[in-house]
Amino acid sequence: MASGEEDGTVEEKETNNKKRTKGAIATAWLTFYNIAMTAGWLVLAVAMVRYYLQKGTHKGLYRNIARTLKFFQTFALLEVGHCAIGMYCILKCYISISLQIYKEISRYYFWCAKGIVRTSVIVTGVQVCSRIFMVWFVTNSIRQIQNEESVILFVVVWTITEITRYSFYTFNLLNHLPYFIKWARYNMFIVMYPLGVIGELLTIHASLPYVRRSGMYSLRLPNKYNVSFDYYYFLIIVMLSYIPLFPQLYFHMLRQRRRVLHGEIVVEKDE
Ligand SMILES: CCCCCCCCCCCCC[C@@H](O)CC(=O)SCCNC(=O)CCNC(=O)[C@H](O)C(C)(C)COP(=O)(O)OP(=O)(O)OC[C@H]1O[C@@H](n2cnc3c(N)ncnc32)[C@H](O)[C@@H]1OP(=O)(O)O
Repeated sequence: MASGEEDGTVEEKETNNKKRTKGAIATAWLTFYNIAMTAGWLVLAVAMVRYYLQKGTHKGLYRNIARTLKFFQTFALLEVGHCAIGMYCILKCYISISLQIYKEISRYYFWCAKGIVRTSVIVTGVQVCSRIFMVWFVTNSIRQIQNEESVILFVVVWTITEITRYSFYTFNLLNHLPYFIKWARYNMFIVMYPLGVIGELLTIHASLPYVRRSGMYSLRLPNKYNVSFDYYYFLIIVMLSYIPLFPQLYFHMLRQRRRVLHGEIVVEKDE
């Protein structure tokens, strides 16, 4: 069932509104990007299932999938760019207005109006950066923790979430969104988000003794820069920062859920 069929006119209005505001180049790029990301996370899922069926254990699984995971999770940095392009254009538009450069104004106004995605740079930035940090600076850097169950927990949870999320965006852009994908996108996170956070926090916690012993990524005094940095305490601060930051991401998703599934839709003024 296509989503546009079930909520009647309000949703149709939204779809039409979206069609008008997203440019052809942006739509083509996002479609390519979302298909590539869905495929990437699907490859990861298949690799994990195959590994587990063949070996009968999760030990060694992370090493087996590490390269693909690092590639696709790092590729997600582009999402911050998707949100930031709109902000860049708005800034350039203001500068052009203040300098009264009319040609520039119309060019940047055009791109602002066609903004790539309507998402907050901060929300996306926190989400993507925390994941990249987990992959590169925790799991990939500390071999001793790679066989922890908590690593498998967050990798499995991310994989399920991302297959759902990117296929949601793809079908949505193609205007053929099956209801169960929309439902899954805006319901699964209720359980998946806390599970992912538990996996991530347990993994950072497991890494602490190794970080303390090895002194990795730390800078002790005296040194020529005259600064000290202790990665062990930095990791503790990262763990604590989940307390204020995670609820904001979670409530953001709950708001998106209400908007998309329960019709709390903000129809733009020109409607
Ligand atoms: C350096 C040290 C760092 C230390 C950091 C400290 C840690 C802080 C705590 C962080 C905790 C994170 C934990 C996390 O990693 C755990 C997990 O992820 S577990 C798995 C469960 N996770 C989820 O379910 C993820 C949910 N989150 C997200 O989906 C995104 O990350 C989020 C940015 C929150 C999504 O929000 P968004 O606002 O984008 O929601 P929508 O999907 O509804 O999209 C809004 C509109 O934008 C359009 N859009 C967005 N992206 C695309 C795209 N790629 N292609 C096409 N369209 C896109 C979307 O269609 C919506 O459009 P419209 O409004 O027109 O409908």
